[in-house]
Amino acid sequence: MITVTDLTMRFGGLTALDHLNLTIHEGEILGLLGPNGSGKTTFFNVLTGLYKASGGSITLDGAEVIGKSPQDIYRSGVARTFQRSRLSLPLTVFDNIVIGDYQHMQHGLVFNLFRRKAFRAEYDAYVEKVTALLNIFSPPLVAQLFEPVETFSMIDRRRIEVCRALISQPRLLLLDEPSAGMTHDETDALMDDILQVRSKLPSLSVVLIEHQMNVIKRITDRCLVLNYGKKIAEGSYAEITANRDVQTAYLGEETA
Ligand SMILES: Nc1ncnc2c1ncn2[C@@H]1O[C@H](COP(=O)(O)OP(=O)(O)OP(=O)(O)O)[C@@H](O)[C@H]1O
Repeated sequence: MITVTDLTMRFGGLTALDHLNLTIHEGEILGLLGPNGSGKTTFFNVLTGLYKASGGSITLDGAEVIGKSPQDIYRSGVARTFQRSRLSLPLTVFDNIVIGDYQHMQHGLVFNLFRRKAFRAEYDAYVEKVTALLNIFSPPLVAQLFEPVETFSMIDRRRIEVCRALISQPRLLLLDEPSAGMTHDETDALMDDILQVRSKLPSLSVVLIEHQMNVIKRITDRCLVLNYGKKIAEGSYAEITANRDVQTAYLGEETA
């Protein structure tokens, strides 16, 4: 589905992505690993149009992505979460999730002020849509649909962020370290939810940046390891953990 060729991203003298080549297949959960600063989030930022690559290409079903606006890339089916929570805390669970479907929503002033019947019908349809999504992802949140997000625990906030990404029915979901700031049990529960979504939406592709190796082992189909912006290994969890270059990147070279 996605083909990345010779992708390079430079920030002044620093090369964050260095002639990166990779593919993302439909329906797979791909783990993206690498030490701090190896270029993982930069890859998400280039793929979603936040940064314009210095060189190379990313195609989605054969069409070039580089040069498109973040809005256009989102419209073509790429949604993401961020490392740090980006919810609007005073708004409700419903509002925060619906914002993620901005592309399909009627948001003109005239529509909202004067076409009250149509507005009501759209609103009701969204309540139904958000409820259906939460029923897959996290049924207990349905009862709290109209409560402000600031009252929720970290794990529920993460769930809401993932639902905000899923509401637009993306083909590719990018998750940037979803376990950050959560306990071991919370992380396990969130991964159960992601596996549940995958079982209901088998064609959805997921790329997961994650430092916790037990998470990677449990939920990914395939892994890819970056170091200094270059791909140093690719394969199953067993293959990448046995790879000498990966071990060196994480643990450093032993000195005599
Ligand atoms: N906007 C920017 N301006 C300058 N340098 C940047 C920018 N964004 C990232 N970098 C640099 O690019 C390199 C890769 O950073 P990136 O955040 O992609 O790493 P990462 O693998 O996601 O790390 P972590 O696991 O710590 O999140 C780092 O050296 C970082 O300092």
